[in-house]
Amino acid sequence: MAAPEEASEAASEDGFIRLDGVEKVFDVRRKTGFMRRETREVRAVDGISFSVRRGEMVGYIGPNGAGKSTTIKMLTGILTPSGGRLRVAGLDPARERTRLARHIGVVFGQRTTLWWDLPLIDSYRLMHRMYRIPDARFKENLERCVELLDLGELLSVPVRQLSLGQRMRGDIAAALLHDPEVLYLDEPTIGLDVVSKAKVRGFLRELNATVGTTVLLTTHDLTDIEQLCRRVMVIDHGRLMYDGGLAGLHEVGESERTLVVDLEREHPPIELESARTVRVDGPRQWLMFPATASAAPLVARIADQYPLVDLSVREPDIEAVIARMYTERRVGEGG
Ligand SMILES: Nc1ncnc2c1ncn2[C@@H]1O[C@H](COP(=O)(O)OP(=O)(O)OP(=O)(O)O)[C@@H](O)[C@H]1O
Repeated sequence: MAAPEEASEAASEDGFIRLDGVEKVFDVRRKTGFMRRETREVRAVDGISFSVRRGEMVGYIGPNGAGKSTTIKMLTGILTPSGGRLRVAGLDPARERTRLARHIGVVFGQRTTLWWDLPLIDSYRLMHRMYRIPDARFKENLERCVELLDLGELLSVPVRQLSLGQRMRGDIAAALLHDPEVLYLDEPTIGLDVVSKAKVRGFLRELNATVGTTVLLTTHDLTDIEQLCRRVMVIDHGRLMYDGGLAGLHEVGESERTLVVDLEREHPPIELESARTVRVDGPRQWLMFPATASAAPLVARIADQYPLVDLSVREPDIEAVIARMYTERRVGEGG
């Protein structure tokens, strides 16, 4: 795929996507009685600042209603921010939406940009004309997507006859035919089976590594994040709660690792200061200890004091870590 051009040159590599105190407030009117209405403000995005370097692949996660889609809609120019400053490839998305369209690709997992009744290839041909993609480049990009997303046999099939996984792969290809430098993915693996998820993830990894496309990925499937993103941003109630590596998330979430030990025989629960035994099943016991601590001293003590036969260490479940972050925040806010 081709090199980035024009406006993107104006964007610094560090702040290819840049948000400074961005806000989005919706006025929601609701009926409170006969002939009575009340207007309520919903702060969907409440002063978010971050920047994404060119070529980064970043996870953007949070619970339902956190403000993820609203952020992405502002980044595409569909929604105008109520406050703050926002730039993508050096452009103001809301004001320069048409120019920006050439630099970004968007995939909304729950919707399709493809023409429902047309064969897949016809949607692509329409995009070829809409985006005025040079013929050679269109051909090259299409061939690449067809090969890597395994679309060959699907090109002649009307979109409505495609399975969800096939349609999603079709949508991802559609978002990339015009060589966007930035790809926003909103739930790209939602509802897909294991094989389709693996195909989509493999493709995104390859795209990011070889073409250097900047990717902002919103998902509820944390395996997407674990397999694709070094950096993750967590948003809740329209505010950024965390921005950093996955490992750091474990620290912030005070997560725990699990040590599973097999003893020679059944034994009362192991008692140690540095870990808590949470389950006993015959000769097998499960102990939790802080994810930031080393397992070695713990293992040494157990081996010393108990008839140890075998052991394994399980990494913390990122899902649990994040769930904990959300709940802690809620509890904090309530108090
Ligand atoms: N057009 C709108 N009018 C009024 N309120 C809206 C509008 N769009 C979003 N909201 C509200 O803004 C908040 C953030 O919504 P948003 O869709 O950005 O969340 P999300 O993080 O994408 O959630 P989900 O994971 O469920 O898709 C919610 O409270 C939502 O009800």
